[in-house]
This record gives sequence, C-alpha cells and structure tokens, in this order.
Amino acid sequence: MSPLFRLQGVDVRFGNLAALSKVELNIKGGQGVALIGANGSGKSTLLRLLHGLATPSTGHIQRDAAVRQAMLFQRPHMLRTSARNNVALGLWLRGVRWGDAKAQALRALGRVGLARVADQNARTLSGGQQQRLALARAWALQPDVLLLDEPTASLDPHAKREVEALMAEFSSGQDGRAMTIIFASHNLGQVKRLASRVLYLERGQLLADLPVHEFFNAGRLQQVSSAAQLFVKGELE
Ligand SMILES: Nc1ncnc2c1ncn2[C@@H]1O[C@H](COP(=O)(O)OP(=O)(O)OP(=O)(O)O)[C@@H](O)[C@H]1O
Repeated sequence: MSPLFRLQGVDVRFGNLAALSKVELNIKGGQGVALIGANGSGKSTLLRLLHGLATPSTGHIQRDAAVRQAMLFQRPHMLRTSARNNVALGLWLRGVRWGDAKAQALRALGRVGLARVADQNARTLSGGQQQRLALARAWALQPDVLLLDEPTASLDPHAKREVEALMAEFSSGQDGRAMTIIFASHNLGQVKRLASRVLYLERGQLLADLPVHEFFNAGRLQQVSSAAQLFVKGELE
C-alpha cells in the first residue's frame, strides 16, 4: 500500500525559527499515530503541514490525492447557528445539496450522541459537546484521515472520555471503514490507549518514530534523548 503521506527533508521555517527541521516520515493508512513533545516542539506545525495548512520551506511532502482528510483543533470554531447547520454547512461546501446535507448532518449528530441538541445554537453548547460536534462535522465528511490537535486538552475528565471513545471507535472501523487518526496529545495515557505508533518531536526535529510499546520502554527512550525521557516522566507525574 502506498503511504498516505511521505515527507522528505521537510523544514518549515517562520523567519529564523525552524518549527520543523529535516523531517523524514511515511504514514500508512490504518494507523493510530500520536505526536508528542514539549510546547513549541512542532506538533501543530506537523499536523497543519499534513493537512495542507502549512507548506514546506524546503523539502517535499507527497499526499495521496484520493485521500479525504478532516482536522480538529483544541478549541473548535463553531458558527453562530444550530448544531445541525454547523455540520450541514461543511457538507454543503463540498457540494452536497442543502436538503441532503441537513439529513446527513442529523445522522452525524446521532453518531456522536448530540441528536438531542441538533437545533440548539452551537455556541451555547458545552466545551465537550462542541468538541463532539466538531467530531460529527468531521465524521459527516467520511474522511480517511482524521488529524486532531490536542482535541481533549481543554475538556473535563468526563468529556475527555467521551471524545476519546469516539476517536477509538472511528479508528477501529466500527462504522464500516477505519479512519487513520493522527493526533497531538500531552496525555500519555491517551497516547497508550489510542496510538500504535508514536512520533516524538524535540525543537522541530523528529527524534523518535516508534511502536507505542517501544516508546514507553524507559531504556529505549534514554537512547532517543535524555530530554525525551524527562519529558515522558514529567507528563506522567
Ligand atoms: N504562524 C507562526 N508564526 C511564527 N511562529 C510560529 C507560527 N506557528 C508556530 N510557530 C512557532 O513554531 C514553533 C512550533 O510551534 P508548534 O505550534 O508547531 O508547536 P507545538 O508542539 O504544537 O506546541 P504546543 O504543544 O504548545 O501546541 C514554536 O516556536 C512556535 O512559536
């Protein structure tokens, strides 16, 4: 199977700052990929690059043109209209007729347990509901790849569990087709639960690309960098 993404020697620079530096990476379908690293290590930049929201300053990114992608952010942006319209508009923008878009939106809201609030103004929903609404908006597009930038970072434990459960269901192919999920997270428990592969970034460099069980092997991590070991220890405390 050809990779969904192939990055060769990619730098992303903002002025003098290299947010990403010499990144070499292949991502295949059917994986749960976690991006971890300290604040400012380049996780968001890498996700934005994969989603086409950032471009390499040097190097090359190859994306499978047939692949459908959606992206979620830590704080979803909702339009000041009903939850249902927020989902339907995403579909309509991709050419779905408005009547069909509204029907599909309702199915997507049902999928994330929000059918009850379909007519409520999206801006009045709780943080957890808004993130589930963002998941419905993504799910409605039936993407092959779902990119998520710290999707549970601003949620309470209950909402966090709900969002995480949906991520697990989407990636397991429960709805007929498995989505590849690529997510940034500081929550290492979540990384263990959802990822099969871990990418560790340090100051824009991809220092480790390991199966999840190897990444959490302290001896292995020491070989990556002492900062990586300290980082994981700090995040687990
Ligand atoms: N649009 C931009 N303009 C200038 N600098 C930027 C821009 N976007 C990111 N940076 C810088 O690039 C570096 C990497 O940022 P990035 O947001 O990718 O890190 P991160 O690992 O996602 O951090 P966090 O965990 O805080 O979200 C940081 O030093 C950041 O300040």
